[in-house]
Amino acid sequence: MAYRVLGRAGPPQPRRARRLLFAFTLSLSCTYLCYSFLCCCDDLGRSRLLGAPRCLRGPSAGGQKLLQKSRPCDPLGPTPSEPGAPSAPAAAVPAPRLSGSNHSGSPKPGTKRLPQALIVGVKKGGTRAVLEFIRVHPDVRALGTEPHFFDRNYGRGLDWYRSLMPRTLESQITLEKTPSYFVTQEAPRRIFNMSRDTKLIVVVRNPVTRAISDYTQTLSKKPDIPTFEGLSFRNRTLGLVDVSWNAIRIGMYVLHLESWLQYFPLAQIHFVSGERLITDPAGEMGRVQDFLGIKRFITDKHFYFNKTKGFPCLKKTESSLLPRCLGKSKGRTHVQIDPEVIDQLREFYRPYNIKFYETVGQDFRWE
Ligand SMILES: Nc1ncnc2c1ncn2[C@@H]1O[C@H](COP(=O)(O)OS(=O)(=O)O)[C@@H](OP(=O)(O)O)[C@H]1O
Repeated sequence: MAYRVLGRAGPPQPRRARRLLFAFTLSLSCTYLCYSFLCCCDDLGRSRLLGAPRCLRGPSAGGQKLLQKSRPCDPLGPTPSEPGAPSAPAAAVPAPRLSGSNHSGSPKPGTKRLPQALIVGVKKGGTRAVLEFIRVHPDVRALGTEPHFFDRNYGRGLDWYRSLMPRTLESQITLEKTPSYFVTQEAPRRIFNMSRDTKLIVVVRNPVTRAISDYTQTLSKKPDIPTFEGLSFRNRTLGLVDVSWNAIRIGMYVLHLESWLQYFPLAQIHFVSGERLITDPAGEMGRVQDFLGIKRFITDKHFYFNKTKGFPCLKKTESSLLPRCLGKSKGRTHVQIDPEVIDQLREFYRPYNIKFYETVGQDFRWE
């Protein structure tokens, strides 16, 4: 009976049955071999991806757009574009990103939290440099873009704000930077209401240079604006400075600081010198790390001086083993300003600066 199932016609044929069985076993083995091979390739691909120094972070990392454009993944490893730029260690494998895309499709580790620390200012002080440097630290995760929550987007609510944040583990600090907070009247109260423990970082720079930097940026977008001199003074002969012009007003640091001190003790505000950030980035970042209460991970070893750019750059970033400088809009050549105008503005800022040094207990030597 059983033979009838195998062969419709004729007598039982054991040889044919054996052949069929052999073919069936062979095809099963082939299928298994192919499957194993494909899985193996996939695993190799994945481990190469984790170790690939040339893979860039996805477009969601908004801050990266401010960094120089980099090439896509290159299996050959990094080749520094700048003479004197450091080579990335060939054997090093960066840790998988905790908040980045997950290739396996499993849930992303970490939680979106409200920031425990903020870089609140000042515009053109060097805030991007501090953000990009500090995010190299494994205990810090930063939002790359400026969310402008405490000034423009406050109406969207804290849940919206939280949703923008990168995922962090409990041991990690969530950080964002929006330089306009420093001069926003409501920002200190709003931040205090979010958390009175928020740590605040302010990057300050000589207010005259800051104003010229600010003007240079505006000019690059709107070439038809009046001259720097024209905007700076209400009456230049009388030495009347126009304090209603934002580029001037932002540099009156002590006035803005007073609003913050109504809500936060001085010990909760850390001031970074924009000047020292360029001459000694590791020293300034050492103090930032102390202030944040995290180990001094970022040191001299993380920086090199890029002669072409004229600024310190990172040997490697949070997401890449390639050396990286900040983008073209950072460290621009400033417009030429009449030295007399500069002197007048220096005089104008002097009393504000001195009061600022006294208040914060630090001399930034802008005079
Ligand atoms: N390492 C490094 N590379 C490039 N630029 C550096 C660096 N460190 C500090 N700076 C200074 O940062 C200035 C820009 O400040 P911000 O990032 O705060 O600008 S912004 O408010 O976010 O537009 C920018 O101002 P400008 O020189 O006027 O362009 C730089 O002087």
